[in-house]
This record gives sequence, structure tokens and C-alpha cells, in this order.
Amino acid sequence: MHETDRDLLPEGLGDRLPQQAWAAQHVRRVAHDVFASHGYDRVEAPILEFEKSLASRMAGVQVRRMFRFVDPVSLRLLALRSDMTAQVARIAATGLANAPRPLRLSYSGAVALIKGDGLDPTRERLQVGAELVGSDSVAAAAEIVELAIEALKAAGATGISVDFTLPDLVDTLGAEALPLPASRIEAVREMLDAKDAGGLVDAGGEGYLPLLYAVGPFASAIEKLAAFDTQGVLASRIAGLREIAERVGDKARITLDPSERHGFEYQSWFGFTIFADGITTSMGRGGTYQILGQTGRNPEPATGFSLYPDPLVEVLAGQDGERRKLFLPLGHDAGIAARQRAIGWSTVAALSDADDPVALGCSHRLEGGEAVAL
Ligand SMILES: N[C@@H](Cc1c[nH]c[nH+]1)C(=O)O
Repeated sequence: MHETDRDLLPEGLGDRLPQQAWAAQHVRRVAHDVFASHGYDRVEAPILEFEKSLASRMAGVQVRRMFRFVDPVSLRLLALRSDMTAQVARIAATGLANAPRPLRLSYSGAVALIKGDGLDPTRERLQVGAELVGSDSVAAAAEIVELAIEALKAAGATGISVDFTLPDLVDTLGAEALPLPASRIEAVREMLDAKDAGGLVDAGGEGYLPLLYAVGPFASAIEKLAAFDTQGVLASRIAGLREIAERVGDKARITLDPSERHGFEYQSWFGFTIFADGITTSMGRGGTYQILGQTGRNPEPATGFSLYPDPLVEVLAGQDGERRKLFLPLGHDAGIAARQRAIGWSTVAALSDADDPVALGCSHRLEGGEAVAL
């Protein structure tokens, strides 16, 4: 490494300067306030763990994108967390194994990936979420979707839309209604994901073609899905989606894309992606899943979501809200200053005569015991 590299950060990593740090903290705080108001208790977990405990708690978790290295102490493989849901699942299955169900937990913190998502180079992101452990019912899914919407709105997002999906759709249909040889399942999934009609036919998934058209605004797309499901294999899922949409009502715009799988590694019958106006990337996703016990046995159902609010943090940081700071000149009365802080002021105390209140970002100055606008 050259001496000139000293101040560089690796690609995809960055600092948060005060405005951004404030906005990130604001988003976390309001989200946790919403979670707490609905009975979700916050948990915290370490930033790194044994790779195995992060990867084996849910079927389908990919380790390829995790930062992994050998622990010089235990000589075992460690990984930086890439998704706190796996950690919350571990906590629920171990430290809180005996806590009554359904168990409502929330979390927030940084997660890291070796490689960003698609064109997004970001390798560290803020993740904020909630998990409802002990149920993957329609009621649980509806509560989770509503909670995600409420938290995002409280954090300042507007024009929320939610895209529903059925993550295990191909497995469900492939088992009975539209049988597929095991060797074809992955190819059919990929072609559905890519919305590639020609590729889907080539992969032997002709019968799945109508799924490519059961997309769009929920009310019409769900009818198309129901019409496709002549054998009723999806009937309970379709009824579930309808019920969740009904509960969400006009709190968000709802769309359906039954074969969307992007980012869904371990979700089961229900998944959703959440978007907000003015932000091109998704704001998060969630769904139902199974937490595996020791040696993969005794799975416990769960439902949850994770938000990735960094784009919203950037928007809020750029809005530069009115920041009221009170300059305390040299020799000010410490008791008065303390009282000003007690009623909500942030104070900036002069260290020398040279300190310039305006240059230091102060809006007011303490004069004769009063805050005087600058
Ligand atoms: N943690 C998942 C979303 C999720 C939370 N709970 C269930 N699913 C993700 O970030 O993709």
C-alpha cells in the first residue's frame, strides 16, 4: 500500500458526516419508537459470529457474499453479519428459547457484504427491522407489512408501495400442479425471475408462462393468478394475499409479482418488497420463513422484515432542517447554560475569544441570560 492510500476507504465503504449521522440516528430512533409501540422489544447482536451460525439458521442463506475469515483465537471461520434476521433467529432459538410465543423482536445496525447489489457498490448498509417469531400466519404477515409501512412513514418516507410475491411458488407448483424434474426447477426459477418468456419455454416451463402476466396492481393481478390456478394449489396463498392487502387498505399502494425472487433467500409462502417515492432502489423486504433448530430439525415459523434506509438517510440529510444552536461566550453563567440545555437547546461553548458563533453554525448567542438570534 502506498503512503497516499492512507486516507482512502475501500470501495463501497464510507463515513457519515454530521448531517448524515444525525439523519441515520433519527431514522433508527423513530423506527424503534414505532416497533416498541407495537410491542417489539429491541435486541442487539455482535457484528461478527461463527459463519456457521449465520448461515445455517435458515435454509437458503448464501455465504458467498459474506466477509469471512479465520478467527486467530478459535481457529474457526467467522463472518461479518450480512443480515441481522439470522442473528435474531439465533437469539430466539437460544437465549429466548423459553420466552412465550409469539415473540416480537426488533433490531438495527450495520450489515456488510463483499459485493454490493447489482449496480449499487455499497458494501455496508444500515439494516432496521422486526421479526415476529412463532407464526407465519396471514395475521402475522399482515401485522409485519403494516409495521414496515408505519415505520417507513414515521422515518419520513412518502408514497409507499408494497410488492407482494410468493417466494416458494415454483416449489409449490412443481410438486403437483405443474410437475418439473428436479434438474429443471432452478432454470425455470431463473427464467421467471428474469421475466424471460422464451427462456422459460426452453427450460421446459411452458405451463408457467401465465405467471409472467399475473403482475401489476394487486386487484387485477391477483385475479389473473387465481384464473391460472385452476387446480386450486395456490388457493390458500391467494386468499392470504387478499386478506393482507385488505388489512393494508389505503396505507400503501399494493402490487403483485408472484414469481419475483430477487433478494429472497429463505422466505417461504409470503414475501414483500417495499418502495417509497423518490427513491429508486427498494427500501427493504420481508416475509415468512422457518428458523431451523439443531441439525435442521424442529423448525419454528416466523415472519419479519428488514429496511435498508440509507437512501432515505441521504434525502433527510440533504434537507438540512433548522438547527438551533446557542453560542455561549467566554465567561457565561454555567447555571443559565445548563437551564437552556434542559429546555432543549444545543449549546456551543467558546474556547477562546477567536471563536466565531456564525462560523461555528450557531443560530443564537447567550446574552444577558437570553438566547438572542444571530
Ligand atoms: N432479512 C431479510 C428480510 C426479512 C426479514 N425477515 C424476513 N425476511 C432481508 O434483508 O432480505
